[in-house]
Amino acid sequence: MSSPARWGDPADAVALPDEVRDLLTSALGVRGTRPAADRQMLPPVRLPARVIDAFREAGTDADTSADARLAHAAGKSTEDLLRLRAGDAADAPDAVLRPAGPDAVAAVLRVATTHRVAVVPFGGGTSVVGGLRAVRDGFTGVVALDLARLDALVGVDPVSRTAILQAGVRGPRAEELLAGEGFTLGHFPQSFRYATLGGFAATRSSGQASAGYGRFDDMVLGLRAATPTGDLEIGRAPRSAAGPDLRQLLLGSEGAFGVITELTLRVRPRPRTRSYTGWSFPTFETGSRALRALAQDGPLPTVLRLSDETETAVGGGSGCLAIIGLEDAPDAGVDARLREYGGTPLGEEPGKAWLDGRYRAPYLRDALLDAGALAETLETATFWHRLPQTYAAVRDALIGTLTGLGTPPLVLCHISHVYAAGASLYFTVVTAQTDDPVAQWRAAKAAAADAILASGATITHHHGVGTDHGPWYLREIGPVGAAMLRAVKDAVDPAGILNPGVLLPQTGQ
Ligand SMILES: Cc1cc2nc3c(=O)[nH]c(=O)nc-3n(C[C@H](O)[C@H](O)[C@H](O)COP(=O)(O)OP(=O)(O)OC[C@H]3O[C@@H](n4cnc5c(N)ncnc54)[C@H](O)[C@@H]3O)c2cc1C
Repeated sequence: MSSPARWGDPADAVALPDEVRDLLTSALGVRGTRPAADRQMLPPVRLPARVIDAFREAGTDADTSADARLAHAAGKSTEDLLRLRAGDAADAPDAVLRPAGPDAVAAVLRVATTHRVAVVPFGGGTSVVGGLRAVRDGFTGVVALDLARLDALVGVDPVSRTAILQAGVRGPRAEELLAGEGFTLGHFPQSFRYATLGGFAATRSSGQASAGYGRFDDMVLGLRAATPTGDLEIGRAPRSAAGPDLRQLLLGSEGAFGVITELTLRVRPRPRTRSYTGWSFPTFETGSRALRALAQDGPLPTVLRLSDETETAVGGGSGCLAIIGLEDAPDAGVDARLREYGGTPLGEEPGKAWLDGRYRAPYLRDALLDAGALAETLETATFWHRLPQTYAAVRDALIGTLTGLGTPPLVLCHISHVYAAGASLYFTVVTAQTDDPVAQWRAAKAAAADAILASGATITHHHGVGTDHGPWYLREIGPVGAAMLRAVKDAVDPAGILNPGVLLPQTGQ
């Protein structure tokens, strides 16, 4: 990614079509433009030269160039982008370390502990929850520990259908390496092109084909992690009754408990074909029932998602659009089930349009921000019986708060991941920016997060906790849960150098 304040490859940037511009003005009152600053203000490097030398002696480079620091200054939430667009790079690390292998990662953690340097593990840098925004107060400095050089396929076991890959491997490279062996991971989040396997594991990521392949954490059979108190190697069988599953402590730990260096992953034979078709349902409720029937009684497609009325209308359709993804062969059972629940087939065109647009959407956000609009997403999950209440409560909170600020929004939603017992709801919000869009979004997000918890749902299904969800996460797990996590943190990272303030509040915060 070349500009820290934008998504992806500048060559793929998109312009807003005129009709979208007109709609932004007429429906949302968006006026003028909000160009991004040409350059960002970096804080001075605080790390003393002797500490930088100590990192280099530990077997890593330590890059203090402005370009490297800016490229690691933030994740890719709208708040991150807004700060950088305003020229603010205050969260940039003092140095970027790119260790060559797991041993060098462990050595870096020892140096960081000795010199009390905060370490931010950095995969693809696509966090949308402030997962890279570590607290720096009380530390000598902060370094980004970029895992880009840990990018090898260590081995494949075709008998067990597992593969060992290093944590810095990005999505496309993982698929390319596995394709050579006839396998696929089947993990395709929208951030696929840039995010890494370590990041997927550390945030419990979920891809578009989760109905068929499961979430990323379902694929993790074993892992290696470096912690300040030593290395951890877990997972010598697909399942074990040897005590609590320690893999689960690293999955979703967002760099606060250790740096994941290697993953043993379940792989599957590559399908010969993948097809995506559209189906129309009269309402979100009827469509939800169809998805529930497939999730509970099968047959289960690999991709299963349903847009609400507003999201469907914005895409130019009517009713509620469902996208069904199948591998290898059409499944008459899926068609029959969808028809039984009131679905009408729309053919392959909507499926193709969805697939084509999927990786373009983040570029659209940049164009919307340039045009003076605010665009952001949030997600949650709940049990099927509570889904309608959570859906209504989050929409009401977003619409109420933003309208109260004088910027009535457009709120779109889809069901993005399904389970026998429930599903994930993914909301997209577009509105006009106020003079302080960071504060504007924070108010809307806080209201939505309160509504999520009040409706009995979880604060996040797949984006993770980071710093943004911290207060709501603590409410969700309660004081006993927080004390358990704190005890783990104290055991593996007694100096508290690993991603301070992410997942758990910094002590004394
Ligand atoms: C446009 C866009 C679309 C997205 N779409 C999806 C989606 O479809 N599904 C989904 O699940 N998420 C999605 N995300 C969120 C994000 O891409 C995921 O959370 C992803 O898993 C992060 O991977 P990463 O390698 O970029 O991690 P980073 O952003 O670099 O890091 C994320 C967190 O994990 C920690 N971390 C990273 N690597 C390691 C490691 N090796 N060991 C320990 N800790 C580590 C970091 O310190 C940080 O706290 C999207 C984000 C964007 C911007």
